[in-house]
Amino acid sequence: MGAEVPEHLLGDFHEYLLLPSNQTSNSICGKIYVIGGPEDRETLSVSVKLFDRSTDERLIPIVLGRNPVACNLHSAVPVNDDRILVLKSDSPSYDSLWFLEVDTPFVREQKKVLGTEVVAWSKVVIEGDDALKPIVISGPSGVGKGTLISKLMKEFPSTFGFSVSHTTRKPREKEKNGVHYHFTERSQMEKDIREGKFLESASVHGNLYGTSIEAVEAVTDSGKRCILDIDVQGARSVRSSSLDAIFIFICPPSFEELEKRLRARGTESEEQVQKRLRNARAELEQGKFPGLFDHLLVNDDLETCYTDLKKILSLDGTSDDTLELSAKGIRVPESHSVSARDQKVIIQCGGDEGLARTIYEVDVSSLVGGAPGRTRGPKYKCIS
Ligand SMILES: Nc1ncnc2c1ncn2[C@@H]1O[C@H](COP(=O)(O)OP(=O)(O)OP(=O)(O)O)[C@@H](O)[C@H]1O
Ligand SMILES: Nc1nc2c(ncn2[C@@H]2O[C@H](COP(=O)(O)O)[C@@H](O)[C@H]2O)c(=O)[nH]1
Repeated sequence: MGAEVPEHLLGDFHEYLLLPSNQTSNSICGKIYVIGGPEDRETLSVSVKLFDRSTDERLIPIVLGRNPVACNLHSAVPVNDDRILVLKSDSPSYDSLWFLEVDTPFVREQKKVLGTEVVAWSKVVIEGDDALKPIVISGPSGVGKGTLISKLMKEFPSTFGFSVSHTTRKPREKEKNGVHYHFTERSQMEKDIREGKFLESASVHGNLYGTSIEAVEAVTDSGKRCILDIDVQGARSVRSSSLDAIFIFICPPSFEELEKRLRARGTESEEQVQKRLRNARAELEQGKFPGLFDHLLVNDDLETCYTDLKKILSLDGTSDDTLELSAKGIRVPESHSVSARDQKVIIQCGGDEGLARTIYEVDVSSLVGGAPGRTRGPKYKCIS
């Protein structure tokens, strides 16, 4: 834990030896990754430096993903030759395990694009089943996605959280900035997209819409299950991203009924209604694309469709306060040690001076997702 960086490897990094407790050095394929340092106090996030043994170069890599909040003490262990598992001591269990990806496909791709050394953070989510998977709801404009989501959020307020998208569309009368959307200027949104802040973005009915990584993280950090209301292009992008979600497509009972609903809502100009209806035809075709959506629901009678939605989400017969969706995890005390072998990480917690000792075995053989989002898939068991 807090292993000191060998002095001969540090050179200019020597000063960090003064604070070994929040710093570790980790060697993967001839490169040493120095995680943490005194500057963490200023930036409030965990820093990364790199020493390349083959060239004797010391580098500050570009760090992608959302950085973990700085902590006083961490330990780290290389895993699978492409990432480092970082254990933050005395952090909440949902925030204690992170991966610093150093040679995953995402990082390799980013190295090519950016032409420099890149590493990327990804928070580890340990969970037993699909209970915390985000839900992507898609379908043509006016089909009732928003209505169904509102019903779900009203009945299960502490279970679900809405991913607030960004859009360049102007707000409707009752829409609030930061609640329904983050209303933004096109130039700003284009810049944010270029800077990799979005999980997905698309031009929809003439405006830009997008899901920021931050929007999804904010919901997940609050311990809730994230719901995304996005168009089919967005669903396709999320499907090929690192976010492991459940995809649901909502169909209208007929095209005529869709038109009726869109007009009755009275929020769009005639020109917009026409544009949305034109796009709806294409979206209804794309909704049937094999492998894109996990479930298809027809929103004819609202209550029937809502009941079907709850069945898909295994919510029928439950209430908000009987649902236990909080992420599982390991609370790592200051006194601990960690080692890794054959895709198994052993974490020994406590055991000092007569204190109780708990040993966890974390299986990292099947990881899902990863930077710039979260890594799911690790499973743990208590072995002592
Ligand atoms: N099953 C239903 N039967 C009749 N009207 C419905 C039904 N479901 C929703 N509506 C109504 O249809 C209109 C469109 O619904 P809603 O705004 O939820 O659609 P949406 O899919 O979220 O649209 P957009 O993608 O444009 O945001 C609303 O006025 C809503 O009250
Ligand atoms: N790809 C994305 N599509 C989004 C996002 N947020 C909303 N949407 C979709 O846009 C249309 C129109 O929405 P409206 O609020 O203007 O009626 C609708 O199909 C939404 O699902 C997003 O972040 N990404």
